[in-house]
Amino acid sequence: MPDATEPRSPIGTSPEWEALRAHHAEVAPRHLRDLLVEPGRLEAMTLDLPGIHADLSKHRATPDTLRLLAEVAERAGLRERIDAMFRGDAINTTEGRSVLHVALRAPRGEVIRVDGRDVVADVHEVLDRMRDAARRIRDGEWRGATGQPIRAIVNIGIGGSDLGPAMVVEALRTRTDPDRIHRFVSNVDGADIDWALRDLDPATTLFIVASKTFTTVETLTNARTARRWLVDALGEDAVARHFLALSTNEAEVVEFGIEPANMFGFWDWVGGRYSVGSAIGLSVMLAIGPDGFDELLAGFRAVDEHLRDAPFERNLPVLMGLLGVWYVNLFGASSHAVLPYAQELSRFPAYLQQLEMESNGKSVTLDGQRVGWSTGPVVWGEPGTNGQHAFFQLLHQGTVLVPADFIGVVEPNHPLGHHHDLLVANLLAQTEALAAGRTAAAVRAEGVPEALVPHKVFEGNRPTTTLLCDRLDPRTLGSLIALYEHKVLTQSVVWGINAFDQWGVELGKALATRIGPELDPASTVDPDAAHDPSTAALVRRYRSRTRPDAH
Ligand SMILES: O=P(O)(O)OC[C@H]1O[C@H](O)[C@H](O)[C@@H](O)[C@@H]1O
Repeated sequence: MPDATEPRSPIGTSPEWEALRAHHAEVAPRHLRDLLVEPGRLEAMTLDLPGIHADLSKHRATPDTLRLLAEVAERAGLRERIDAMFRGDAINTTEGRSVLHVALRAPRGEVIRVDGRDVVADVHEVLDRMRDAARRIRDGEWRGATGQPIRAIVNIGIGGSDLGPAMVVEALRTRTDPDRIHRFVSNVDGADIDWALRDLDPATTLFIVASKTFTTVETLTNARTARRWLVDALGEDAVARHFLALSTNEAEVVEFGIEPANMFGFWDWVGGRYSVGSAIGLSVMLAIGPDGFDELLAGFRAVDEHLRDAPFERNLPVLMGLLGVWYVNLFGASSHAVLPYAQELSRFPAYLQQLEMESNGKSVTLDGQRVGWSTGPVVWGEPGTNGQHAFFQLLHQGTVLVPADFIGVVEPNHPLGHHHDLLVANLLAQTEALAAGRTAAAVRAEGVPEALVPHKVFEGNRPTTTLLCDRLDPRTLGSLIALYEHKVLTQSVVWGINAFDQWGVELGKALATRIGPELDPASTVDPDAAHDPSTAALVRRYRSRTRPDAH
């Protein structure tokens, strides 16, 4: 059996890649205007998952491309890697960890073992405790220190302990109780927590301190500030009724002053950016209820099963990943836009920025060699139609190729049907315009003065994926997230990199810890001895401030 962790990117070295490269030379000069009308294309390049219709036909690719890309994925060992992930093998080799976010949504009774222990049973034990707490808090059975029910829930976390729950609560806000406030505090910038707490009443506020490690400086700083705010108003004893912790690190949770009974655990085989289905999703469960959370997990699970069972040529997350490789490595694309035509998904691009860029922003292979090819692109986006009045100019007429995902819904979560028709008309119009463009002949035929013709030409041939969801409900959202999670896995395997570590965030953290004390006006450290001239001058400038320090 091949070693599933063995690094073997097929890029540049395999017959499958050579075949793909030769095929690219044929396809790249062709225009989407012509490709789109080829018979059989729509059937071959669209897929249906429960609740999500995916149209890949507006790609600068043909059904043959998908077949050749699937062969590259086979050669890369994607099949073995998927199996290894589901088995609980330590595919995060640089940290020696299993990668088992799929176990977070495995049905009760399924068995996945890590070091001999059935982790699915552990998952369901925590889910049951979360359900019980969520029910008590939502029903008003859980009382604060003064006997009042909880009215505001403030999640304090950052990165994966913030972006996932914040994005999901926003996406499903129409299912939340309008009488309950949900807030997310992440930034160490005091402006974040200061503003978040300004209009809240400590007696009815519950803090959820979310941190996998429980050592993240930003989160602990915010949590301590929140604790002081609460204790100043209600006294030390109030902490037990107003603070919950979500973490893998019980010792640090206890050290902070939260008792184990108020802690919901998860495990080191859940990556931060893959953790919204774990205890980290507690604020989601509080917002949409335990049944809604079950639906979310069911949506994840549907795509997990699709990843495992569908042939690569008909496997949506695999194809999304492979089409990304196609543009990055053969067309030279260095960015990828995600454009949700659903206001509720306004935080989805930010969520995907961590998921994709922290996972695949790597430049060494699994065995530590410098890669000889490009890896993860810059991921960005804003909800439509706002983006159309801002950066779409560049998408249509700029000099860079930006493949884009357009995400729309058929049934909106509001009664304003005429708004929705207009929104969807825009989504369809944009993808059509990006593909077809507008020729000089068409511009001239409209009587445009010759000098303006070049300015009004749209080259077109700009590729897009359309994901048209039946509606934005917990199940569909779970499926959407899982699609991108597995897209990331697919790309990492082809690129031969580890999608599950994040060493690149460490250096800045370490330097901040060093610089912190130097900013004290009484510091005796000579910045010039400690830093480059630019940083030293900035340290001196900040150190000479006159603001009195209040801690
Ligand atoms: O959940 P925590 O341990 O507090 O970590 C929060 C975040 O910070 C780290 O720096 C990592 O880059 C992220 O992957 C992580 O999600």
